[in-house]
Amino acid sequence: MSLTALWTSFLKSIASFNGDLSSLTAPPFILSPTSLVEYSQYWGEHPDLLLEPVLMNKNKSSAALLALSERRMIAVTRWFISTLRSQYCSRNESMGTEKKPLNPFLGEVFVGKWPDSSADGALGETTLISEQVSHHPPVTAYAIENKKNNVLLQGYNGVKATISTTMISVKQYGHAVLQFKDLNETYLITLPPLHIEGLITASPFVELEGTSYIQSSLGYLAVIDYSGRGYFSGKKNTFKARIYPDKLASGTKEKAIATISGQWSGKSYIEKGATTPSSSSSELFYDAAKKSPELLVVKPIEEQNELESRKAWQKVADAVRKGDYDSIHEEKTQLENTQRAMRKSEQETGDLWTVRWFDEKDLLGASPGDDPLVSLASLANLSIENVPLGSRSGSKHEKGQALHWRFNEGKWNDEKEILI
Ligand SMILES: CCC(=O)OC[C@H](C)CC[C@H]1O[C@H]2C[C@H]3[C@@H]4CC=C5C[C@@H](O)CC[C@]5(C)[C@H]4CC[C@]3(C)[C@H]2[C@@H]1C
Repeated sequence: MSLTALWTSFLKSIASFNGDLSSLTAPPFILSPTSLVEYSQYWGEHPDLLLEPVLMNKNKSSAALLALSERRMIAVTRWFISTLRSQYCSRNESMGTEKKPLNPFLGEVFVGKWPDSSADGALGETTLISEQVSHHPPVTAYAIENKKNNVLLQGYNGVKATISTTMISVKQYGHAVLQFKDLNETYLITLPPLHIEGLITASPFVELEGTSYIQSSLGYLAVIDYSGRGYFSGKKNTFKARIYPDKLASGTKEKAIATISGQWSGKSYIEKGATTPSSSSSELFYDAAKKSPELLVVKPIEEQNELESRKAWQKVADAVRKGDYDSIHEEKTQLENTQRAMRKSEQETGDLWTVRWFDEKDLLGASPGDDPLVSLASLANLSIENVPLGSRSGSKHEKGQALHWRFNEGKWNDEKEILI
């Protein structure tokens, strides 16, 4: 069957979509050789920006126009914006279009490190651990740690998709918590909704929409609005962010400390206060096209444990790269059957799979001191329930459940088999 015929029949299959992306049999040419469990690395590909708030604190310049704490909030916002190009454009840049990632099996892991890339050794090594903590629904949890500067980014992500005509709309569940332990500062980062455009022209790409938030334990709140082509600026991957002293102030844009706007996959600019920056007269905030991501160092496949993603999917990934559709199907089916058999025997013996490095915490009714999500979501007036985070507290999506995945440092320290 020709590629266009394949794609047309695929678009028809989308029409009867049931909400579970992994259930869609995408045509082989849209398959990625990479498992979704690897996507956690996109949070850490700019270690210098992730650690900037700590490093700036060491060489504080007294002449700083903004208070140091405000500059740290701007630095955290810059780091977050810097992750978006890798998160949402890297497949298009490396493989031509967005692709469907391999659907991780329960317990699939992915680990690696970013060696210190700084001239003066101030950064130190940053490590990533990522684990598929749930298969139905698919949920990936991750922890990115820099011991030298005592910084920990942890989070988890699940998606729910709906199809409207020829658009795949994706709501993201989960959030990230960024802790600068030496500064005693914590940031809650929520995830924007996204949709997949370009399906009709068989060149799918992600576009972000709606609003996401960064809430600092110092009170600062960044409100980030996303839009694509055809909206006010007409350019794809557009965003406008305003940083406020706190949630209350965010109701009045004149109270903004800084306004940042542009393209998260290209150039963005910053102005003090509420003025919308312009590319001609404002200070450059970040240029995503200029700063190449630092790639994660992953040990060779032959040294990997069979639960590690690239080892587990090696035969499927090779078949995808070769476009050998029969082997893709054969190898995928074999892996999926093995997993199904394991789940079945676990059900029979009652010896269910135990998640390796993360715990599921029930935060319903928890008090602010129990978990950063509780204290920071209340500062931002956001729901702590399992709703597309960014929903207001009391939103219609709430159904009385607040189960969240948290990194268990002790379990990772006791890990003997899977090493970075
Ligand atoms: C499944 C039907 C199909 O193959 O459609 C063809 C298209 C490739 C569209 C569907 C897939 O598009 C992929 C894009 C993936 C998201 C990309 C980035 C992120 C950020 C990361 O931090 C968390 C995961 C997330 C949200 C990915 C989730 C899965 C997405 C939507 C893939 C779709 C199956």
